Amino acid sequence: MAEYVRGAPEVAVIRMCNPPLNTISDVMLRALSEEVNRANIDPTVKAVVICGANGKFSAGADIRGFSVGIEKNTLSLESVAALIEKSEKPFVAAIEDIAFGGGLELALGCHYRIANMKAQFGLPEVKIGLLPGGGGTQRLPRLIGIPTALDMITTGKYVPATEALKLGLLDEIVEENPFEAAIKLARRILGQPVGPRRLSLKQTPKLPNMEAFLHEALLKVKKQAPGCLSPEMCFRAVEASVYLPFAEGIRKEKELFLLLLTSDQAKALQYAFFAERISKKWMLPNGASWKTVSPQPIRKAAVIGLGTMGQGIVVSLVKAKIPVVALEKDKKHLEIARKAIKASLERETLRMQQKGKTLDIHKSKLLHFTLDFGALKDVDLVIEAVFEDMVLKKETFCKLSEICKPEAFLGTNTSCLDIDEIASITNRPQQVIGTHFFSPAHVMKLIEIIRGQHTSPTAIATIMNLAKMMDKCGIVVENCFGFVGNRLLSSYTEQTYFLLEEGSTPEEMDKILEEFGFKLGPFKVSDLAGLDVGWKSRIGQGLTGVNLPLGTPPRQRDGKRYSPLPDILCENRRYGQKTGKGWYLYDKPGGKIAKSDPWLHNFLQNYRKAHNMTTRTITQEEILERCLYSLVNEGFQILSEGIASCPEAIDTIYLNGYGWPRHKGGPMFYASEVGLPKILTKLQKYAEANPDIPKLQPSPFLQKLVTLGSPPLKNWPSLVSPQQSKL
Ligand SMILES: CCC[C@H](O)CC(=O)SCCNC(=O)CCNC(=O)[C@H](O)C(C)(C)COP(=O)([O-])OP(=O)([O-])OC[C@H]1O[C@@H](n2cnc3c(N)ncnc32)[C@H](O)[C@@H]1OP(=O)([O-])[O-]
Repeated sequence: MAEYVRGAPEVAVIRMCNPPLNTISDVMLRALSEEVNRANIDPTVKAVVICGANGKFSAGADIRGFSVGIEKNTLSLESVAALIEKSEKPFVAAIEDIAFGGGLELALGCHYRIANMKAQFGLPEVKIGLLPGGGGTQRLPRLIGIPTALDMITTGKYVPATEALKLGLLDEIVEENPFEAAIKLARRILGQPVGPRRLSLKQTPKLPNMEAFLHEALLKVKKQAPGCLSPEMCFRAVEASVYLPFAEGIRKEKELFLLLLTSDQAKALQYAFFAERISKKWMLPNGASWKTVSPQPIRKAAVIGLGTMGQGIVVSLVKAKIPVVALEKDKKHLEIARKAIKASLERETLRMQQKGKTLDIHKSKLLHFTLDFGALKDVDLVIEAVFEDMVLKKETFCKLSEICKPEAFLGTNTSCLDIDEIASITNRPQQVIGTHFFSPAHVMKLIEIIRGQHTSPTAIATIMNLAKMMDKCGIVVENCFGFVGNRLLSSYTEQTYFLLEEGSTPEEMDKILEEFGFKLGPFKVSDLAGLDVGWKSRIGQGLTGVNLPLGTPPRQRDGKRYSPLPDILCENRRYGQKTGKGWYLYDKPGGKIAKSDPWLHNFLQNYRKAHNMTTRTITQEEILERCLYSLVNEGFQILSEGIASCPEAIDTIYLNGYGWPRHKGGPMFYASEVGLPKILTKLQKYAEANPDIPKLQPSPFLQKLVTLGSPPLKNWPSLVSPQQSKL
């Protein structure tokens, strides 16, 4: 775990070794403490370098260890950082690539820090529901001052080496491996007193307006993730570094750390961390998997259809430094897109520069705008983002089949249509794959990667690799209407319309679901996204509009309950923010501030009267349960059909594409925490009261799990009947 070697005469080297990222377990801590003591008592050693094996310093404490709790009398990370700091011999941290969490805290215990150019630094504990519990909340502010330390600790953001040097977090940076430079530095400082380098002896630098600054900062932190505990606890711990002496600050840090450690939110956030990693590991029934299949290189890509989604996809590809051919159908749309993409790339360039990265869009030859399909003949991948219409998609793929080289992959950004039907028109169905991005595509992390029945494992590996290159989260799912995310979403929104009919209001439901943790309630989301998107899709499905058979009851489709409310709003050109009115009223088309609209309330009253519906008072409990349990119920159905391979995949999709509050883990994790028997009983109750809403009928898979005694979530995939599973 920690090797002890001689780096040079008089310099000992302690190398952390726990592949792949040198995470710090109890065993590692014990080994480190032993080696630090060994160096301290060895009279031939005059200085010590601490570094990490495998080209990394450390990713911090082993997160898996937190689920078993911290036992009394085990060595703490803070005590090892303190042991290093108290040493009379200078300790130099040689930081390669990453120093995160406890890794950085150990480095802060050292008297000097040196790193390679591409190293990154951060205290990301806040993201897993914790705070830096190894002295980081007390040492970092003393070293770099309150504003930056507070920002880093409450957001968990990483800073690159160049910035860390400017902040004073580092003493030196070098181009490559910092090990040799650390040995040189250690030899240079032999015999110098280490007292002035001990951060625990420093004061946190004062600000002239500290109280006002902290007051403002707290307001900002509270806004950052409403309902989430860890940012505020991080704030409280850093604040202690201003007002309390070091030892008391450390006690405060520990007290707050232990409070968070046992919280449900920390459990949920740590689950989300591992869920994202588990769900990337795809595997097909024939045994092909992320381990066995190699991706093909994408040297050049194309995007067809440069509406909002297409533009975002182009920007994502350029950011990943992949040359792109951007194709539109006419000059006017091409020019609009060219301007929008250019502006977006300029904003991205600025943002990346702030992060110490480069994206030189001016010098690069990464982008080629065209109206000519012929320009696609040598690309390795096309992503189609034309209008959501099967006829148009098929026409496009037919053309692509003729023009693109045989080995090119063809991706479709459809959000619900049948991948197999699209693939059937091509001469290479094995190369056709769903690449469902989320709007705005250059910001949102998620890509649902949809496998058609003929999609090859190589196509999957290639798009998964592309997702990684674009710093996105690719999740492989099976082909069905709406795939995973939109199936869950439609169960949820359907309930919101029914509840509206029964007596609730957009304001009430948005408030309840925002209090649950969604950034925006369902009606505000719908206004933002545009009501017309779903409307066009329902027209396409024959649920409304001219294709609806005459005599269809207004509130029923195929014998099931249906709410025409959003259709009626669209018929009144209430598309949401873009038209200045939707579920809410805005001061102008494109306005952002939602106001309650008397017209809508009046309309709802008349609608209920016209359909002989008695308005009733609906409890908050019923609103939450019907919206969330119907969504979760669809998740169980999706699992049983094998559309998603595991509950972690569903949760990752909903966390990264649909704004589910991260501190609640994801819908399936939430279900397991609420308890499956409770969810089943409530669904049964609501289904009985609403026999015409099939989505409230408990999924047979949920019933099976309850009968089996509600096994833990990680066991659910093994309980899906094999003949049903597709993945
Ligand atoms: C007393 C308190 C002390 C302290 O204040 C608390 C902490 O330090 S809290 C910690 C603060 N630190 C953090 O929060 C940093 C968390 N880590 C990260 O953010 C990313 O892993 C990192 C950016 C470092 C690398 O990204 P990448 O290159 O895309 O690689 P990757 O992400 O795929 O990881 C590879 C494998 O390593 C696994 N694993 C990774 N880290 C940990 C861990 N700490 N633990 C356990 N496991 C960890 C990961 O699951 C994966 O396993 P598998 O079985 O192969 O799937």
